[in-house]
Amino acid sequence: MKDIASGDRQSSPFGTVAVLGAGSWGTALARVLSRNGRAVRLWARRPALAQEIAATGRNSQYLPGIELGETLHATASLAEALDGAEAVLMVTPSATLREMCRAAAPHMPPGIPIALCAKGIELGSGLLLSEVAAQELPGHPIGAISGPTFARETALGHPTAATVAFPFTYADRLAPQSSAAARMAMSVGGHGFRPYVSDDLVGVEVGGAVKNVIAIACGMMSGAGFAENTRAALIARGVDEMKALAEALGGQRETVTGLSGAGDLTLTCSSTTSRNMALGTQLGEGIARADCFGGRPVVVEGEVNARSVIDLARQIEVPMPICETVNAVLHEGADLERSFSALWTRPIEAEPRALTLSLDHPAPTVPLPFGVSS
Ligand SMILES: NC(=O)C1=CN([C@@H]2O[C@H](COP(=O)(O)OP(=O)(O)OC[C@H]3O[C@@H](n4cnc5c(N)ncnc54)[C@H](OP(=O)(O)O)[C@@H]3O)[C@@H](O)[C@H]2O)C=CC1
Ligand SMILES: O=C(CO)COP(=O)(O)O
Repeated sequence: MKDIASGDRQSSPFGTVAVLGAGSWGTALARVLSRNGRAVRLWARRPALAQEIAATGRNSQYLPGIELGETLHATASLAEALDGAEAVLMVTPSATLREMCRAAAPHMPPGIPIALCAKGIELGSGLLLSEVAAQELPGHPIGAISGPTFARETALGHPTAATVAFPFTYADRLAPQSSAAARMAMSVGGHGFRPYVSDDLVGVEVGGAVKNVIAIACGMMSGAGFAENTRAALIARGVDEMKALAEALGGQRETVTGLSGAGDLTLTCSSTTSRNMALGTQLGEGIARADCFGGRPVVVEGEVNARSVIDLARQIEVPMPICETVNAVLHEGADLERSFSALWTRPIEAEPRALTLSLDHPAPTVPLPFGVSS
């Protein structure tokens, strides 16, 4: 592949970009685009929200207090949002992607690039989101934008970096500056938002899907009273689980060490700004699921994706013990303390996985000291 940096540096951003989904991340990305001077069509599924954004230039429900810019047009009509669009960002929760693709299909301008901005694996099919989109919207370059990007910080212009990944075609390799990835990066890049370009879509998608499950594990242990050693161990071993799954699906282990893998995992496991970390923390504190977030419905991708990641991992025989533990606690009625004690006292293994070794744990039945405070 020609080096984008050292080859021809000319690449043109997309003029008009449709953003499908006016929740916190869709609105933040729309703000990134508008700040960079792109014409943005932001689609909200509720007409009342589209009207509010159109009338006030703000989205008070999802990003209160943030001006969205003059080049942004909000609408509840998919036909209007997609009319004349040169590229699309799809930003509704992962479980809604298939229905969103079906709804958008009749209005989608032919062949335009589509960047998926949700994080997950489809429940039931075990498909990556790019595979779901490719089934429903054939003939479009499909990619992803993913990285350590809390929506509000991104919208406010805090320095933020993310990976823009599209598989490279033969033509892209000859002229990478004209690739969908390069043009998408040029469209979102600027004013504090720094994109990196990748052609390892699988590696990027796996990182995004798995990091939310690991963040729930971090939250569970943090909520149960454990501290930084435990969190760092879960992050590092979480990266190992991401690498194993990415490689098994044809992605690159190296991608997982980048923004969309280790970068996003570190962010998400560091703060209860993350909804995944926050859910885990509340469960670790002993709060019943129904009472978490004060009983409000909140998008917690790692909850459904614990199930979909583990269904897939079991099917292709990739051991993912942390994700298994989270799935068992969330979906199989397992006891949190017993499950994490069992996780910590599994047979001793090698690091990295390439070195094969398994030793009986010296104290397999000794539980973790839950209840001992720092
Ligand atoms: N928030 C963040 O910091 C980041 C989020 N992401 C990812 O972005 C994705 C979206 O999350 P986020 O924006 O935060 O979630 P939010 O809860 O903030 O917004 C969800 C959006 O999806 C819409 N929606 C929900 N269900 C459907 C449906 N069935 N059909 C169409 N639209 C629907 C909601 O519409 P309505 O308002 O009408 O309910 C709302 O606009 C997730 O995969 C998340 O992991 C990625 C990076 C950062
Ligand atoms: O993906 C995110 C940041 O990169 C947002 O994380 P949460 O969905 O856990 O809030």
